[in-house]
Amino acid sequence: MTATVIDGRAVAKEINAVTATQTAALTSQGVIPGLAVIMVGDDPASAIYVRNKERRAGKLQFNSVVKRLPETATQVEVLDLVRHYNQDPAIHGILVQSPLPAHLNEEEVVMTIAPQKDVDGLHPKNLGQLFANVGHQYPVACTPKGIMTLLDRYDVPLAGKQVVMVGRSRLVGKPLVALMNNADATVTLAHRHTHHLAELTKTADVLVVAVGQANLITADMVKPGATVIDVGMNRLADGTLTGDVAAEVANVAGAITPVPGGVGPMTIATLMQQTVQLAAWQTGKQVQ
Ligand SMILES: Nc1nc2c(c(=O)[nH]1)N[C@@H](CN(C=O)c1ccc(C(=O)N[C@@H](CCC(=O)O)C(=O)O)cc1)CN2
Repeated sequence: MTATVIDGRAVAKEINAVTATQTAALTSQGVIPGLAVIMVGDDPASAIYVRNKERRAGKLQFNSVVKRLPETATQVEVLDLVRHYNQDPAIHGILVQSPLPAHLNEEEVVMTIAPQKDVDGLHPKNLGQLFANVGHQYPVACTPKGIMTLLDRYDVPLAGKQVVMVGRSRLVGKPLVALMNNADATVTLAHRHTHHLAELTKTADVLVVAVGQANLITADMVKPGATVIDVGMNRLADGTLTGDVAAEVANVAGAITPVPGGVGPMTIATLMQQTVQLAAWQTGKQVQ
């Protein structure tokens, strides 16, 4: 392997240490960061992610609330719970774990979260502000924001560079396009209808892949020396976790995120970081 391994666990640890200091500073001013996580159903992967969020929030001594609703929960029950936390002054960030069961309307749920408490940055108002690149403060989706932190920590230049984003989800692809554009990169968004994907990915100085298909990106699809960010989270039949990028890509790339241990840990660290920011913004307090 020749590529530099981008160590998401190490960077997440640094972020968490800063978040702990900021939490202590806020708490000493009478504000305990409050995070409400709503999970509906019993998707096993979501259960792990939610438990990890609960643990991290507990370690940081947040006011952490996790509400687990049964698979049979109705749209009205979920919306009522979101509205309840919208009104609760002790809660600064609200997150509804995705995916929701198929009978629920995720769009409406996200739209019901008060934009200023939308710690996931998924509300159209926050996504719109991100695309408009307005000057004031608003939450940004945690995984793409975490990716930008990783690229910054590893001194990966973006201005004037070609970035190819494969996958156009609201959680990753769409906000990442806006973040990269705001960082002066030239961004192309590829998705399942894109023709000649390999020709496109080979032009990328920075290639980000968030599709959910193991080994989608092979070595011949990557420009030598490129930075490759693998957001894929695929559980194989033998239980191993693998990304969307084949292992052989590490022989071609200049830098690459591993799975596990790359982007994943940044999602939760960024969530905690952003909860503290929301608590400070909502209460008019300063964190350094
Ligand atoms: N409302 C949201 N739902 C979902 C989000 C999100 O940001 N907001 N993201 C993903 C899941 N996710 C957090 O919710 C998440 C995924 C992966 C990890 C992580 O740390 N992965 C580890 C491996 C963990 C394992 O062994 O399974 C790693 O990559 O090292 C954290 C959070 C979808 N839903």
